[in-house]
Amino acid sequence: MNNQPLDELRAKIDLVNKEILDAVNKRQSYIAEIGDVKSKQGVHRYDPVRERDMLNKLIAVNEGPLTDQELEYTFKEIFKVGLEKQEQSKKKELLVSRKRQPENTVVTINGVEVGNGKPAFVFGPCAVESFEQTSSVADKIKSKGLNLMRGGAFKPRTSPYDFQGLGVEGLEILDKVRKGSGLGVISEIVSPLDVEVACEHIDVIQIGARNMQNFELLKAVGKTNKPVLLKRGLAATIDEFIHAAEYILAQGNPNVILCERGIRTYEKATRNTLDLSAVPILKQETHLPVMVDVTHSTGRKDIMLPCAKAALAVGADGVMAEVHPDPAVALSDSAQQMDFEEFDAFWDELKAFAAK
Ligand SMILES: O=C(O)C(=O)C[C@]1(C(=O)O)C=C[C@@H](O)C=C1
Repeated sequence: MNNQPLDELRAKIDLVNKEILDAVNKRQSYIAEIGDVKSKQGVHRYDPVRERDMLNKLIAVNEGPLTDQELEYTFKEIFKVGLEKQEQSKKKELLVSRKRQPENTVVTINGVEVGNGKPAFVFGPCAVESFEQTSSVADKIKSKGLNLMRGGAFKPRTSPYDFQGLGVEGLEILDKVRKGSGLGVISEIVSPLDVEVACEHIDVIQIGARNMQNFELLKAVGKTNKPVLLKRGLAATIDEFIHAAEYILAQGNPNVILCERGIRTYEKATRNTLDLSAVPILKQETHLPVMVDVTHSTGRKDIMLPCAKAALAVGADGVMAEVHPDPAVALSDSAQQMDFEEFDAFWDELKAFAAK
């Protein structure tokens, strides 16, 4: 139905819309340039003083009918979009960003490629307690045709009176076990001072959840070309996790595997809350492989298998879990480590699921 008065006004609106669009796009091009300048100068992108100055200038020349409050609301939205686009371009700059490197990073450990689309599996004891204990787990893992093993030599514990790990002696045991078994070994260090000895004795340096933002440790392992398994902090946002990995790549080491190990929430049914949604987000945002630790996340052997399957289903590049010859006498985390019989059942099911 023809409605000439309305049509004529709408035609005018269409012209003004185009003028606004051209003006905002032109403004956005300047915002992008400012973002680059700020990035080079290392200054914060958000500048409330500048925003208030702009609003005051606009209010001074506002002839209505917009009220000053409506003006402020409208332009604050424009500023917000500009800031978000600056942040997006900043993320694009990150070395870990998939926008910067579309293809997957593949970290090769002892012949095992992590991140090539085929899941990798890392099992082993929470702590290296003795050569006999560690080599018995190595034999078990090897019997499954697997090539990687974890084992804690330095154990960050809540209480200083709890078993702290064998330290360098633990690394030396892992070295001896890897030489005897041919497995690749992964172990955590907690100090930059131990980077050199770690590089000598193990195949992958693990940065534990409590050290995800130990920036000096991140920089130290970044200066090596040793593969690093970086665990998400107990209460780390995904953005903080990504930037922690960036610290390592920024020093020159591209061989980083991210590990989702659960986050601290109000939920008490599990040791931590396994944030499976982090896996596809990290795979989208970064080109790094992402593994899931179903032991430290759940803290429950009765749900580790479905969580491991779920991890693979959401695209994880691998699963980590703890295995001990006799968990009842383990020096740490005895309740959550699988014994060999439990491990047999777990692996048989998970292997079959992964093969589908
Ligand atoms: O002028 C700046 O410093 C900018 O980053 C641009 C701009 C903007 O004009 O939209 C964007 C975000 C800031 O909070 C302040 C201003």
